[in-house]
Amino acid sequence: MSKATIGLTVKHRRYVPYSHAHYAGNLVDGAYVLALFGDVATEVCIQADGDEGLFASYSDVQFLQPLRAGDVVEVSATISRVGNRSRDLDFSAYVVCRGRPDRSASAAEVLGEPLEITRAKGTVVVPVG
Ligand SMILES: C/C=C/C(=O)SCCNC(=O)CCNC(=O)[C@H](O)C(C)(C)COP(=O)(O)OP(=O)(O)OC[C@H]1O[C@@H](n2cnc3c(N)ncnc32)[C@H](O)[C@@H]1OP(=O)(O)O
Repeated sequence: MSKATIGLTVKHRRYVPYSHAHYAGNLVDGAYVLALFGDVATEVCIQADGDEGLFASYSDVQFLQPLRAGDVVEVSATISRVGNRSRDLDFSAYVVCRGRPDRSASAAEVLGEPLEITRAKGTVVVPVG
């Protein structure tokens, strides 16, 4: 029996290791955030339908601000439409903590306001319930 309902939200938080810095200025590649969206979508499928599900498509991805090594990032997925086997999801990613290398190599702070870095829409498909 599916528990999929519009508004069901799952959030994950993760520290971004320096081993994932890919571009100048310790920037992280956009695919890193998409992998986090895949993981949070997987938990949505488990919570809603008791199965890991499969990611069928993205209809929109916007990289609004850079993600940097040393950030703590929070990603969320919210069900926006429930089909027969498909579920549309709204994704967002916010940086909640960021390093302050201007102070010291290990200095970091909690941001006063979370910084939205990525936004997306996608569709997952689950087996027949
Ligand atoms: C949670 C995250 C996991 C991952 O990241 S997994 C890794 C990446 N994903 C994959 O490897 C998936 C590869 N793709 C597939 O295996 C298949 O391709 C799908 C299972 C996604 C779909 O195949 P089929 O089950 O044969 O689809 P159908 O029976 O034609 O349709 C079932 C429902 O799925 C919707 N749908 C199918 N393809 C898409 C698409 N490309 N974009 C959006 N929706 C799609 C349909 O509309 C319908 O929906 P309605 O059951 O609610 O009526």
